[in-house]
Amino acid sequence: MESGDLIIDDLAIRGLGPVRLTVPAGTCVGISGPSGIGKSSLLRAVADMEPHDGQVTLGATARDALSASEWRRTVGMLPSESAWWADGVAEHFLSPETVRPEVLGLREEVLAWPVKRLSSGERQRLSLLRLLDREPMALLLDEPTANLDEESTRRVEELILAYARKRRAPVIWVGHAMAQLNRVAGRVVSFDADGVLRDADGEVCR
Ligand SMILES: Nc1ncnc2c1ncn2[C@@H]1O[C@H](COP(=O)(O)OP(=O)(O)OP(=O)(O)O)[C@@H](O)[C@H]1O
Repeated sequence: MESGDLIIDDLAIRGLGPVRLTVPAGTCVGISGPSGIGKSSLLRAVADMEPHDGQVTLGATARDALSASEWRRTVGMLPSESAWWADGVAEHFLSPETVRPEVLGLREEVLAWPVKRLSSGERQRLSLLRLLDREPMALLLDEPTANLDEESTRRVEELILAYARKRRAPVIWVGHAMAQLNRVAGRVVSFDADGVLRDADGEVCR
């Protein structure tokens, strides 16, 4: 399967939407909006982790063409709070020997640490490395730098954008900092107070 444009077509989740949005392959679209409006819910619906109406396709592949678990691996969601299911960090990686934590300013030996030792910023960066280790064809990112200082934030931004370019992966980046969204995304859209997704010029996304 090849990557391609991510197309969200009339997605409706618990009263939110219908949302329409196209993210071209290899580009990043930023999504902002009021707290609680449904940004995380939208990402979860695109990842098919939440009940919804509407259709999502990635390149030539419609969501319905894959099993739920295959689709979730393919679209690669980074939740705002990461889940850890084993005691050691390395056990969460498919190929720990290829991971380079220092790219995100982490100590080289961090993979040998127990999860319970990690700070929130270390967890956030390691959950991104873990996601990229699985080589998803699209990225759905929920506030990926919320717990990070300025330098780590820049490193995360560079890594994500390099991944998107190299893999031609479409990226949705949910965040609250408009300066950051304008830096990383070629297009920034926002939910208004009524839950309608609009472009910067106020036009409804279609
Ligand atoms: N499983 C669920 N069942 C019912 N309501 C839910 C569920 N999950 C989230 N909600 C509600 O949906 C609304 C949107 O939540 P969501 O987390 O998507 O907002 P958000 O825009 O990402 O907010 P924030 O910017 O604060 O992270 C909230 O009112 C939330 O309480």
